[in-house]
Amino acid sequence: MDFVERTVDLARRNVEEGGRPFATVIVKDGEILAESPNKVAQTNDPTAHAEILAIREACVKLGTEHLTGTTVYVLAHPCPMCLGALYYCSPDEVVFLTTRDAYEPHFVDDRKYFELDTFYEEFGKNWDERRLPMRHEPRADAVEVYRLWQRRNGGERRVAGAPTAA
Ligand SMILES: Nc1nc2[nH]cnc2c(=O)[nH]1
Repeated sequence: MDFVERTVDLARRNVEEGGRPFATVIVKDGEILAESPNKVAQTNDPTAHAEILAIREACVKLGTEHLTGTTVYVLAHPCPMCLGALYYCSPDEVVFLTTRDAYEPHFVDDRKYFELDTFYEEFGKNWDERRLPMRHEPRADAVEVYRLWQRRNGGERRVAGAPTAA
């Protein structure tokens, strides 16, 4: 199977059905493990990006939060949310079929704090300099929850289960 073609077909079909033009196909051992189009328009869920939905399905199927050993095909270079999710699940490779520059002339987004151009810049700023208003309310008992977690894990600080690097 041509996974690139599959990704384009999935995105095209989604647009034909009223959805947005994105799709993700996750491949393991030469077979499709999970796939999804973007379902934001269909569900009003702003996190229902193609990557997020396909990652969720793949992780449920594998029973792990790690996508080591997989290749992820995406129609568009991942947005910052999906890029974050991809780092969390760490597939072997991400193949993107269009750049954000190819995408941008076709979309306008008028969300309050949202500009794709400035997104990456925003994330690098201190929390009190970001467009999204944020307030730090320090609490000792909140930090205590981390200690509880560590005690319950035998003093271990590591998040268990990550495969060791090859
Ligand atoms: N790659 C990608 N970019 C998006 N931008 C908005 N939605 C999406 C999506 O589902 N995938």
